[in-house]
Amino acid sequence: MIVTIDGVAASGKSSVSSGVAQALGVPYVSSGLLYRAVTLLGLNAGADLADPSALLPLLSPVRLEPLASGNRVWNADHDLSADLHSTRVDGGVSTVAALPEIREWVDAQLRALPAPLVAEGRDMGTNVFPHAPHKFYLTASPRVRAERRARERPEDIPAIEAALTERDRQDTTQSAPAPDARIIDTGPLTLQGVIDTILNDLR
Ligand SMILES: Nc1ncnc2c1ncn2[C@@H]1O[C@H](COP(=O)(O)OP(=O)(O)OP(=O)(O)O)[C@@H](O)[C@H]1O
Ligand SMILES: Nc1ccn([C@@H]2O[C@H](COP(=O)(O)O)[C@@H](O)[C@H]2O)c(=O)n1
Repeated sequence: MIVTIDGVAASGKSSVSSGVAQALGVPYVSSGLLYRAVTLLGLNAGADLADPSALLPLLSPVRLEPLASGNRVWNADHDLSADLHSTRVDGGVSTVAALPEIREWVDAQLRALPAPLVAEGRDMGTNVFPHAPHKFYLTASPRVRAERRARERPEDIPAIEAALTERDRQDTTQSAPAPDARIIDTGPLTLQGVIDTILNDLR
């Protein structure tokens, strides 16, 4: 069984997917971490993030380790996970994610993973796992998402909101709900409330 949970930036995809996956006793897979890892490696190498031929040679040692409790991304034996959620990576990741060659590489990593799993991202329900029987798409207003993010990162709310809105704009092409996805506005719900809504739907 595959459950897909897509949505806009900072809508709660990873937290919700982790909670749903733990309740189901299956791994969850954060596709955004792979795009983030490519971005981090590209930035560290001084590569042009819009040039796939500069990025693809960096990717053969990169591996996603999906666990119900949290995902890790490895570059050979180096754990990149702690460095993937910086403002620097946030600022470049949409440029990398717009490259068809990089999307193909990420999609292949994801499709090679064994089911059952919960997959979260932007195009899990539309493109990567279109035949998944259970699909969800999370939304919340930019202000609500920025307020939540501000509790994790010491930045001011208007700046976070502007960056999230810009990332949503850049991600529009690949971020749309599948026609058969249930759309959940997480704004009025607690994190546990969103997880329970999905679990109830699955039952
Ligand atoms: N319904 C909710 N109510 C309150 N806080 C929430 C809710 N959902 C998520 N959060 C909090 O919002 C923050 C962002 O959530 P999370 O990182 O899971 O989002 P995301 O969609 O995976 O983000 P990104 O797109 O940047 O990877 C976290 O601090 C999380 O605990
Ligand atoms: N399926 C996906 C997942 C992610 N992206 C791109 O990666 C960025 C980071 O993703 P987060 O889920 O960690 O926010 C995101 O802004 C997209 O550019 C994607 O294109 N497709």
